[in-house]
Amino acid sequence: MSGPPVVIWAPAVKRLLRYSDLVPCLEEVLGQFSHRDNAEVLQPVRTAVPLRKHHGFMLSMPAYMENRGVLSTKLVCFYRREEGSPLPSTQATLLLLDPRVGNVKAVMDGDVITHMRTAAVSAISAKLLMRPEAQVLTIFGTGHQARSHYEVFTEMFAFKEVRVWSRSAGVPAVGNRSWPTLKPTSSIK
Ligand SMILES: NC(=O)C1=CN([C@@H]2O[C@H](COP(=O)(O)OP(=O)(O)OC[C@H]3O[C@@H](n4cnc5c(N)ncnc54)[C@H](OP(=O)(O)O)[C@@H]3O)[C@@H](O)[C@H]2O)C=CC1
Ligand SMILES: O=C(O)C1=NCCCC1
Repeated sequence: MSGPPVVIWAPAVKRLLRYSDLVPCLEEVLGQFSHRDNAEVLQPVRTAVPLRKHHGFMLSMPAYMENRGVLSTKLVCFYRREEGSPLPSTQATLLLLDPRVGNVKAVMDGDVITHMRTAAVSAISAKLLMRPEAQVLTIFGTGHQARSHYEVFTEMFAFKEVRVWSRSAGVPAVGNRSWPTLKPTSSIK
């Protein structure tokens, strides 16, 4: 019944996870969470462990969806890095468990999921709150979140222009991070 967990790492997550699936799914579970029905979504406040020596934190973020039989937790560490540090500022892993037995069914790379989930939630809030006549998307920074926000916002909305501010003059490439070609008139569903 409980063989070893499958490992689903970043390339597979990138291939499988689409904003067109993620956004409606998040809209649904955010609605369920707001109803405070524990059988739909039970998500306690995350626990933070300070990693003082390393200027970081580890967050533990469990969630249980009883009706759907989904039990998972994300572990994410994030750090204040020195300027120019080659180390990542954030690293995440997700565990998917079988709630009936308690065994770990899958270990998933959480970096891509974190990049996409965070941006998707911003886009959902923009869908509800953004002024309908907004034409310019402005992004501060060129890190992972900047990129994922660019991707989902240009997929979901029709901006006439995208402006990106970075400490580095060399946008669209910063350090070893590559950016898509910015398409100011990217259009959208
Ligand atoms: N709430 C949530 O769910 C999540 C929150 N986060 C948070 O989002 C933030 C970005 O994460 P992520 O994109 O993964 O990190 P990255 O390390 O990939 O990127 C760091 C970003 O911060 C900007 N930056 C760094 N130093 C400065 C500075 N001194 N002044 C202005 N901008 C600066 C960089 O801009 P530049 O292009 O100029 O270098 C870059 O855009 C972090 O604070 C992280 O903790 C991340 C994931 C999930
Ligand atoms: O995944 C999250 O949620 C994070 N929150 C704060 C900073 C790092 C990731």
